[in-house]
Amino acid sequence: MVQEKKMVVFLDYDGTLSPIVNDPDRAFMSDAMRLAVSEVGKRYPTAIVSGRSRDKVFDFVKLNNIYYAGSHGMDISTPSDYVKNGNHKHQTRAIDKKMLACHRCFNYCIQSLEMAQREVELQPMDAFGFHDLDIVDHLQGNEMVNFLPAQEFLPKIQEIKKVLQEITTKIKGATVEDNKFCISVHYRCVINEEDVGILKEMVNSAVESYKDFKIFGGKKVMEIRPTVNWDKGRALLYLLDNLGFDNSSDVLPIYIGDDKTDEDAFEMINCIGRGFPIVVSSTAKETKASYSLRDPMEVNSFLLLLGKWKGSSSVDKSADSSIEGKKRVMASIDI
Ligand SMILES: O=P(O)(O)OC[C@H]1O[C@H](O[C@H]2O[C@H](CO)[C@@H](O)[C@H](O)[C@H]2O)[C@H](O)[C@@H](O)[C@@H]1O
Repeated sequence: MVQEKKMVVFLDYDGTLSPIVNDPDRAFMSDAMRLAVSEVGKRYPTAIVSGRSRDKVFDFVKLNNIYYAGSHGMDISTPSDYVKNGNHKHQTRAIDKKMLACHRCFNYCIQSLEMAQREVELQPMDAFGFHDLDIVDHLQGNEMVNFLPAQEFLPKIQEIKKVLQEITTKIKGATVEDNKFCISVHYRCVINEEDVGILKEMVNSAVESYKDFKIFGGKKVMEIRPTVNWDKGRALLYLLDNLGFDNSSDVLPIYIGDDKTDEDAFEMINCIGRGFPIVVSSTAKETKASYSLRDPMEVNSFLLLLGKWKGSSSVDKSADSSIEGKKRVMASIDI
C-alpha cells in the first residue's frame, strides 16, 4: 500500500515549477505553486534538483522547508544529521549562510542571545567565544554538508564562461548564464535560425579544446558541464542516502521534471524499482518516465493533492483514490 511507504519528493525547477519564458532571469514561480511546494515539503522530504545554481534556484523558490541541489546535482547541501560518511571525497561541512539568513528562528535566536548577554552584564558577543555563524550553529545545530563533485573545475568553468561570453556578443539574442558548476548558452531569443547554427558551431569548437568538458542539450540551451560522473539521477540517490533513506525498501521517490537531464533521474527510479517518475510534457515524447503531467499548471494541481494526501485516515482514503485517479488520467495522456 502506498500509504505505508515513505514518499520523498524531487522536483525540477524550469518547465516544471515555473513556465518556460524567454528571459531566464524572469522564470518566476507563482505564489500558488510556492504554496503547493511548501505544503508538500511539510509532509514529505522534498528537494528541488535544478540545472540552475543552488543560490539562484533558492532565490526563485524562497522556501526553507525543502532541500536544494543546484548545477544538475553538482551542488548539494544537506543537514549533517544523516551523513554517515563524513570523509567522502567531495563533502565539506559548512554553515549555509543563505539558508540561515532566511531561517524563521534566526532573528529570534540572535535576540535571545542578546538578551542573555544583557543578563550577564553586556559582555561583547566575542566574549562567549562565538562568531556569528558559530552562534547560530550552536543554537540550532544547522551544520550542513556540502557535496561538490566538480569543485576542482571552478577556475576552468570561469575561463570557459569568458570565452562563451565573447562568442555570444557576436550573435544577437544569445546569452550566457553562470550556473556555478555549469554554464548555459541560451538561444531562445536568437530570431535568425542561421545564427543559431553559427552559434552552435562556435560553441562546439570552443568547448572542443577543453577536454574535461561536454555540451548537453536542453530547451533552446547548450549546457557546458565538466565530465564528472554525476547527474540528476545520482543526485537523487545521494539525497535519499543523506536524508536518511538508504536501503529502505519502504521509500517511494517521486521525481517530476520536463527536460532531457531529468531522464537520468527517471532512469534511477526505474533502477531502484520503486517510485514515480513523472515527465512534464504536453506532447508525446520518448521518456523513461512512467507517468506524465501536461504543464506546470498540472504539476501545481498534483502537488496540491499530494500535499493534502497524508493528513488523516479519511483524507488518506480519498487521496489514495485520487492518486490512483491521477495514474488513470496520466495513462491517457501521451508520454
Ligand atoms: O534543471 P532545470 O531547473 O529545468 O534547469 C534547466 C535550465 O533551465 C533554464 O533554462 C530554461 O528555462 C528558461 C526560463 O524559462 C528558458 O528561457 C530557457 O530557454 C530554458 O532552457 C535555465 O535558465 C538554465 O540555466 C537551466 O540549465
